[in-house]
Amino acid sequence: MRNSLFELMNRQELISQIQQKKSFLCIGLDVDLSKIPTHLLAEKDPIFEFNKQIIDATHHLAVAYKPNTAFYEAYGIKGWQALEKTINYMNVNYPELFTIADAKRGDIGNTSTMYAKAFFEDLNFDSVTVAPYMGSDSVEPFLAFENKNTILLALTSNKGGLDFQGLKTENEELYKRVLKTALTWKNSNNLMFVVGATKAEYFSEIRKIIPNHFLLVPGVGAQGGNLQDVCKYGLNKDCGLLINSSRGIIYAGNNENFAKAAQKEAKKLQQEMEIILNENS
Ligand SMILES: O=c1ccn([C@@H]2O[C@H](COP(=O)(O)O)[C@@H](O)[C@H]2O)c(=O)[nH]1
Repeated sequence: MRNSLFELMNRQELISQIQQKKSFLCIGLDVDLSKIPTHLLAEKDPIFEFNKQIIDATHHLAVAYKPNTAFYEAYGIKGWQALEKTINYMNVNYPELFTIADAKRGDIGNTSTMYAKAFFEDLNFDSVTVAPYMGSDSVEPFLAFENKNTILLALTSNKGGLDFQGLKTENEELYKRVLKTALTWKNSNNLMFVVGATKAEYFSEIRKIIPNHFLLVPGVGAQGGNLQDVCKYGLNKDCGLLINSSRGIIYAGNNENFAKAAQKEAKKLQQEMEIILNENS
């Protein structure tokens, strides 16, 4: 199950999917064994079984899926195998979906290359999240992969995000410096950026610097971010947003009907998105 078997994801395919599904929803697959329905624990691979049922029930409502690798690494080899089965399942059965490994990597150049190979070549994700703290030579190895996206942390959703990202450097906040500097890097057209939904008041400033790039926006749902507020200043002519909700969707139910409950929550967000897209078309 490697690159050549699948149509490679690019920006245009993502935009077409948004238009067809009238959705810019990304569902976070953050599987915690203590939160999934107990009947699944009898399965050989409970994590994969949970993901499979969530994906099957919601793939028509979402354009992207984002497993956060921490939730797989925490279970050792079995967790990593479940992650591999999950990405393969999506690539084989729903190749139109945009897949995001939320791994927040980034290291010296040769190490970043190995991280990029792990997520882009071995696992065949469309994109991976990367931290900008180590600078250009830590990110460019990811950007070197054609038809793959590197999603750089810019302004994160957590409260402590502003501890550093909000610091003024030469009269502008560090997150703005990150955005501007990243645009100068080789293959910067392969970049997307993480901006938290809890920071909605920053979107208009951010769009002045990066009017065209896609933004991955976590923080709607469990963290209290508001979809309408984000869209007011974050949308661009191609939509340009992937709104993530993890716990708010995948743990909507915790019995045999969990996938239906997740579908219901995903549908609520998709319907809100459809209205927003129509209003902005
Ligand atoms: O700024 C950030 C960057 C990443 N995340 C991740 O997104 C999901 C959010 O999960 P919810 O359950 O919808 O709150 C999770 O994987 C985070 O690690 C983020 O929240 N904020």
